[in-house]
Order: sequence, then structure tokens, then C-alpha cells
Amino acid sequence: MLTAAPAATRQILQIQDLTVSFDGFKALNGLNFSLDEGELRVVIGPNGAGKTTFLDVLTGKVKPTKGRVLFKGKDLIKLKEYQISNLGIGRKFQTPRVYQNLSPRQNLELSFNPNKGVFSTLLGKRDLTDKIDALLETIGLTHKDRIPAGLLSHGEKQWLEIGMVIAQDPNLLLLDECVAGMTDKETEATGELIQSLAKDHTIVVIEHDMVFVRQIARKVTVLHQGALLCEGSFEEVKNDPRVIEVYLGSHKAKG
Ligand SMILES: Nc1ncnc2c1ncn2[C@@H]1O[C@H](COP(=O)(O)OP(=O)(O)OP(=O)(O)O)[C@@H](O)[C@H]1O
Repeated sequence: MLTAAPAATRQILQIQDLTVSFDGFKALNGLNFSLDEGELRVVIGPNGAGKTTFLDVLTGKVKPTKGRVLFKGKDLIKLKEYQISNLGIGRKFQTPRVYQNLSPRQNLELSFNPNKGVFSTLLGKRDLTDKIDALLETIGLTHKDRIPAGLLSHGEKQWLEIGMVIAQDPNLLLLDECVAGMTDKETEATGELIQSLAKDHTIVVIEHDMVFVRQIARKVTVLHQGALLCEGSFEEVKNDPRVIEVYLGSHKAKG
């Protein structure tokens, strides 16, 4: 009997020989990286490994000295930040940037972009209120949808901001150390949220917290001194002698 061939995975991101110099110091140094559409990738590495710089290049905030960054086949290097954002790269920064005086519902309303077929796969053609209701439920804020966002806990603000990025219907979602400062319970709930979002989004997570990394990780990329050190499952990278070596003296790969 003939069986259907598995759908070919498409690379959404291809990065070759990426180098970023700050006054001669190479924050990224010949980095090669690729990401398949639909992947959830966690990027780890000790302090100063170049993780944030890597995201800064992907969003156009920092321009490389050398190398190629192709997003869906399009070279990002010459594009401005807003052009990259319009291509569908959405970033959640480490610190929440929600409108404190507006409610979660109002914050989400502002983030929706009705021209991009928002949530077409997730929700069909429901109206904006339904979309916001569904998103509030996804991020666990249904019961706090009308209070000022300033009254939310740190973790809840982070979830709201993740929701605000999701409302823009990104093709690639970048999450930069989003569990920093969260309680253990909030961290675990964030892991569940990311795993749920990963069902229909391509996501890159930069992270330090190894317990959290173990919770969500499928494939892990380890950066060191601006270059790729190794890639694999959480268990593979955790037991890799090179990873153990670079983490000694900084963050020990626990868990
Ligand atoms: N604008 C800048 N000017 C000069 N040096 C910079 C600049 N931005 C980053 N660096 C340096 O580049 C290196 C990589 O920084 P980056 O923030 O990307 O690392 P990181 O892996 O995100 O570190 P951390 O885990 O501490 O956040 C660091 O040594 C940092 O000091």
C-alpha cells in the first residue's frame, strides 16, 4: 500500500557566517544556524555568548559586519526594523512593555492586525472579540481581562506581552529570557503556554533557566563566544563535555 510521504520541512531561517563586531569585539563570530518552519528551538549559552545579539540581528536592531540572514529566502540584512517586523518576525523582550493603564483586553485589541488573517488557522473567521477571548484564555488572563495591566503580577504581564506579539500573527516568534524574575509556578505555566503556542507557531526561545529549558526543549542550540558550540536534545547538550566545560564557572547545566 502506498503511504503519503511526510510533508517536506521548509527552512524558515538560514544564517551563514554571521559576524557582529562592536569596536572590534566579535559578539557573534561566524555563526551558522538554521531553523525549520514549525520548530520550537531553545538557544542557550553562558553570559556574553551572543544570544541577545543574535536576536538583535534577526529583528534588524543590530547590523552584522559579515554574513547572511535569510528569512523565508529573503535577505534581512538590508531591511529596517519595521520592514522585518512587517515580514512577520515578532519579538517579546525580556522586560514587559505592556500599557499599564489599559486592561489586558485593551492591550490585546491594540495589538491585533486585522489585515493579516489573524488566527485564521486557529480560530477561523470569528470576530475580534472572540479572537481576544480565545487569546486571553490561551495566556491565562480571562479572569483578569478588565483590570489595569499595571495590577498584574510580573508573570502575568509577560504572558500578556506574549499574547500581544501573538496577536500580530508572527511567522516567527522570538522570546528573550521571558521567565526571568518569575516564580516557579509562573515559569512552569509559561512553559505550558509556549508548548501550546508551538503547535502552530515557529518559535525561538533564548533562555538561561535550565529547569525551564528542560521543560520545553526539543532541539537546543548552544552558543559560545559568538559561535555555534553544539546542537541536540536537552539531554545530549547537557551531557556534552564542551557544554559542561563552558558552563563551569558561570551557569551550571543543572536538571
Ligand atoms: N552594543 C554593544 N557594544 C559593545 N559590546 C556589546 C554590545 N552589545 C553586546 N556586546 C558584547 O557582546 C557580547 C555578547 O553579548 P550578548 O548580550 O549578545 O550576550 P548574551 O549571550 O545575550 O549574554 P547574557 O546571557 O548575559 O544576556 C558580550 O560580551 C557583550 O558585552
